[in-house]
Amino acid sequence: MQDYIFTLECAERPGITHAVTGALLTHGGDIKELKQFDDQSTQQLFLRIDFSVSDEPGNGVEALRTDFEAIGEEFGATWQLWPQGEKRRVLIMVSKFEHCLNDLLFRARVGELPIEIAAVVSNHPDHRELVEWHHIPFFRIPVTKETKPEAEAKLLELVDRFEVDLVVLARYMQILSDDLARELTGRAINIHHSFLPSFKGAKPYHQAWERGVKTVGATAHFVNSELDEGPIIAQQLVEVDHAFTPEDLVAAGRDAECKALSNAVKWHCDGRVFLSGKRTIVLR
Ligand SMILES: Nc1nc2c(c(=O)[nH]1)N[C@@H](CN(C=O)c1ccc(C(=O)N[C@@H](CCC(=O)O)C(=O)O)cc1)CN2
Repeated sequence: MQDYIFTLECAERPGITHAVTGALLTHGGDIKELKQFDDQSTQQLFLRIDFSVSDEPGNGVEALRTDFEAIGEEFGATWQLWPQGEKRRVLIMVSKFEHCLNDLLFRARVGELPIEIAAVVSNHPDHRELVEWHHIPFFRIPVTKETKPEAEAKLLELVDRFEVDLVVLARYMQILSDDLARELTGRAINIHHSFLPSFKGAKPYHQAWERGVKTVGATAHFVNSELDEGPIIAQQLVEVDHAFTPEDLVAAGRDAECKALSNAVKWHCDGRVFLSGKRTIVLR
């Protein structure tokens, strides 16, 4: 037996879940977990099923793919099916602050994240030793206003060369051009070091200190051309108080940033995150 993940989204109408679960039953599928959400604001249905089925040639999953093709046609649905445990290929981008990079490297190494880190790209040389200790290729791509187009072309060449499924901006502090953000739509996640929509842009902890906040936070979101406006995937909060300096806020926020980003990466790579306009649906 082999476990598979099936995801589907389509315009809501009666009978979709019945059609999918009926096909599973017909071909010996055993459902381990089923989560769905019917978004009343958009009339869209989102469905995720974790199931096991015989992977003997010529039965189970091959017959299921045929049925899922027919169901996709009937309901105008977008669907995906892949073996559970199949790792997504990830390229991480980092600048000077390495806590999120370090956290992802560790969680991938111990198998907590269903990812293979194919490469790390940075506009600074600082973290080459850390990355190469993990036997992962490190590429330094310096960026200036003048060289940004060339730098982004080099990045896209690496995305293609390493067959990258997901780009993770782990405190990468350069703004991606509109063209690059568009190219990476739905497959680039950024960690912003504030509880968005508060404190967008540069130095959010300093902005928060000026405002006298009593909590700081972190937000993992898809990247789009609107800085820090991409659909939110995961967030974390930390209590602080009047005695915290801006530097204390930076330190207090580190773990929240790591947790929000690793949650977003795990949920996305497990097929739990669906884009719905400016929002996400996360079937956790
Ligand atoms: N197209 C996008 N690119 C990036 C996003 C995004 O949401 N869309 N998020 C940032 C990360 N970030 C906050 O999380 C951030 C990074 C950099 C700056 C910034 O203003 N940096 C420089 C300007 C650098 C440049 O012009 O490229 C500065 O400090 O002036 C703000 C927020 C990653 N990229």
